[in-house]
Amino acid sequence: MIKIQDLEFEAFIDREAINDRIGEIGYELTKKYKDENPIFLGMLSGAFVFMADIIRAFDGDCEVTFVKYYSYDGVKSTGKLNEVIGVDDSIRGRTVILIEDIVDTGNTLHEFLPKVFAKEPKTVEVVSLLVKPSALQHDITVHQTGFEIEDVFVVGYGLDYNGLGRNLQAIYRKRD
Ligand SMILES: O=P(O)(O)OC[C@H]1O[C@H](OP(=O)(O)OP(=O)(O)O)[C@H](O)[C@@H]1O
Ligand SMILES: Nc1nc2[nH]cnc2c(=O)[nH]1
Repeated sequence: MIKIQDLEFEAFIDREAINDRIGEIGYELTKKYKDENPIFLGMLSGAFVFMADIIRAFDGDCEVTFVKYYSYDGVKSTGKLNEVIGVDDSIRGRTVILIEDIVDTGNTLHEFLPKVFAKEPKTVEVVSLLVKPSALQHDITVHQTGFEIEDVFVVGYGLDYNGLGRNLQAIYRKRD
């Protein structure tokens, strides 16, 4: 059990399980896109840890770029997506592998994906380490999912609670 500010969290997905799943997803992405020099598009801040591991599980030429959007305050979505760094022109005509740490309500991708398609990439593959199917409020296609989880707030491995917990090695779930 760990405590971050006022909340308690318990162990949920350990580092070995995360590593194994990243190996599998990396293998799938390599099979599909090895010869395409894809551009990995990471969603800051949460996805930076997953991004660092997934690109090293990809066996081929690739490039990297980032955007930064946020909408959460504490454990809740504000419903308003704030843009800090938007998508640049580097993805035009390219095979894009969009890397998310989590798809929860789906609001972030629902608002962000049209901005990606507006840049006219060749193709977009959405990869998320975590997906909460029961929390989804939009029809979002996630092509590669690390783990489907129930609707519980999680931290660690890039994911934060009020900015804290991103440096935890594993993923923890909030205790009731
Ligand atoms: O599907 P949704 O309900 O939109 O939630 C998913 C988004 O929430 C988190 O971002 P957050 O707003 O917490 O910003 P952060 O990545 O900087 O922590 C996460 O990184 C996703 O981008
Ligand atoms: N840290 C964290 N951020 C999120 N953003 C959307 N869902 C979550 C969650 O469960 N944990």
